[in-house]
Amino acid sequence: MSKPLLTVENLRADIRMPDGVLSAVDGMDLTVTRGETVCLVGESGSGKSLTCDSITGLVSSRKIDVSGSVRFDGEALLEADEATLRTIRGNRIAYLFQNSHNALDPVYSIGNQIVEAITFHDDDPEPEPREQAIELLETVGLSRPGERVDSYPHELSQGMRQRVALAIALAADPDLLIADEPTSALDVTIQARILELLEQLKRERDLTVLLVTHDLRVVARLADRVVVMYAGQPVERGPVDAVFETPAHPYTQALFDSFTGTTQKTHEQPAATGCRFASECPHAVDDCRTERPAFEAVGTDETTSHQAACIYYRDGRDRSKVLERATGVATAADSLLEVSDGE
Ligand SMILES: Nc1ncnc2c1ncn2[C@@H]1O[C@H](COP(=O)(O)OP(=O)(O)OP(=O)(O)O)[C@@H](O)[C@H]1O
Ligand code: NI
Repeated sequence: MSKPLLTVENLRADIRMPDGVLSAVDGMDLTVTRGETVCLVGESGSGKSLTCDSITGLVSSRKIDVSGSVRFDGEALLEADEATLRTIRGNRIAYLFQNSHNALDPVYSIGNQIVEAITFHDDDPEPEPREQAIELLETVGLSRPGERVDSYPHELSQGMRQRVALAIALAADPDLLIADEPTSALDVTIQARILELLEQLKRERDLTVLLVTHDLRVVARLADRVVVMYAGQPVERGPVDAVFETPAHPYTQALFDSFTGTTQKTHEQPAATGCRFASECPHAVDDCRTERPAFEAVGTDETTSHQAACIYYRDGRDRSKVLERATGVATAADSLLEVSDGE
């Protein structure tokens, strides 16, 4: 296995609230190896965006304390100064947000904005930056790129603007693309096209991606590996096939269920100690409320990297009930994912 490009260990984002501290990210661990796509999934508010923003120093609020360890290609990012971080964000880690299409500057042509991103990254670009801009517009699937390069954002549709935002992200030829819900603000047909584009870029450019989404269809299509988050904590991780075949953690099972429409989500206050999912978990026992579960291997084969942070996967525990449910939700999700494949 090659060395990870990004290693996040015990990342925390503590938000100082009027009534105490909210651990919005609480011990995140994550690795991304070159060429792979890692998907961060979890419901709204689980800390996905805050995890990404903490990695690249984008958390600007003074109320939020970020700690832990983030290493990007050997560099310790949490200790880096703002100038270093800005250079890394401009050159090596690119961002695509849900609202990137609205973040384009209305007073500059899209070509100018791509050229600016190219020259920020490379002060002697070859070929000539305007030419590169046109190529990038072609890469992201904009028709008539030679004409469109002189368009202004307001002359383009929302979907086209999101493609332009992706072109700007790619202009620096980044080592890592962080895509935070890149399609959720777009209508369904445009979503599908942008996803297709990301799939294609992954194949053709060997792009390394950290992708945030709450849509399991997106995960199934794009992920190599998955990390499931609940209330700021990672609860399950593993290769996408393993996680979709055996959604092992009771929270992952609930997530699959809500995706297939089987259950209504209730919202309890997550427990302060122990497993945060305990109050909603159908399998919770006393131990779950007192100690925070460590990651355990899901399969019997210790070499697989599919793990769940749930005491049922400890040696000697009977995991059969939890696994039984895994089979059920996996089958339900499977049929849904297959149906959507045909769109
Ligand atoms: N600047 C902030 N001030 C106060 N609370 C914040 C701030 N940013 C995030 N939070 C809180 O931190 C938690 C995690 O937020 P985050 O945006 O990371 O969730 P998310 O998983 O990305 O959700 P979504 O799917 O809705 O984007 C939430 O409870 C949110 O309310
Ligand atoms: Ni988010």
